Amino acid sequence: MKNKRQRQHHKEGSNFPGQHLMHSKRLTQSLVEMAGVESNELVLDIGAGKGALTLPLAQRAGKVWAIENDPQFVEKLREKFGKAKNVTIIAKDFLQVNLPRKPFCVVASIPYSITTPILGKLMDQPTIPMKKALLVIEKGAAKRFTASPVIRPRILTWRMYFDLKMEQTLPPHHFSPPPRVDSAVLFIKKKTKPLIPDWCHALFLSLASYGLKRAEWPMDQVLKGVFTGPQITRLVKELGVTRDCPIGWLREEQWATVFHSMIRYVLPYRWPKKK
Ligand SMILES: C[S@@+](CC[C@H](N)C(=O)[O-])C[C@H]1O[C@@H](n2cnc3c(N)ncnc32)[C@H](O)[C@@H]1O
Repeated sequence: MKNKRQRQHHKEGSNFPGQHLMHSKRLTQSLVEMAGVESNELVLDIGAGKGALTLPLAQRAGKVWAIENDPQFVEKLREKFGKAKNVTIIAKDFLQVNLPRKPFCVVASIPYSITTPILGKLMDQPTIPMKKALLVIEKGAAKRFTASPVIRPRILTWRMYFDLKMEQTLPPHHFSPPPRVDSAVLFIKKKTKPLIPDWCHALFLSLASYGLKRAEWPMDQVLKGVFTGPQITRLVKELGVTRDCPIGWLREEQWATVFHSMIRYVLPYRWPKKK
């Protein structure tokens, strides 16, 4: 039994979900400009479709990987870019693609159905050399990723390493066929100075998962499983909050303070463990 979304795609004559293509050259040009792509950069176009972004990217970037898993679109990409020296067409599911080992950027209008797995692949490991990404995604998702304060441990952990900003709303008429919801441009940039070191990534995720399990609880109640009473007193003073402040209200910088205090003052056997 197909759900509503699948039935809609079936009507549109495609087996590949999320094929809402951009048709305005002005828009695709302006997105590539907004991304600030440089002539020496490697750029990934994830879900390249018929190449609406691939073309302006190829004109600006050093190298472009056009990644697409619909064979009909791959055929079109080969016709258009087969001879372009700086475009590599990768006919694969992006989630199965090995990411570059050298620094790269992403400029893409991605398939909405796998937005979180795509972002996870790009940001779950801080050692992945992604410098920046300009992504067209569903507006609701863009709002979730940029909301403040953040109460999802995985998103909070991304934001310890990357700045995420919603730049612009794109109404359905920019796409063919038009999606039923608004889209938005999400801009992601690696922080010049991450709030926690790369090697602390898993440990921070454990602390965030532990703390945000009860995001609405007062922070002293939540943190007493990790910190001692006097340590909490010192910590809330340093954070500039009251003891009964819901832990879910903390900003990224405050989470970094909690984390660094834990590393510094709390014995490792009390640190939250990876689940
Ligand atoms: C929103 S469309 C964007 C197409 C094109 N970039 C544009 O702006 O016109 C998303 C594209 O992602 C492709 N796609 C869907 N799932 C994919 C996957 N797992 N890996 C690579 N491409 C995928 C679809 O076939 C579609 O062409």
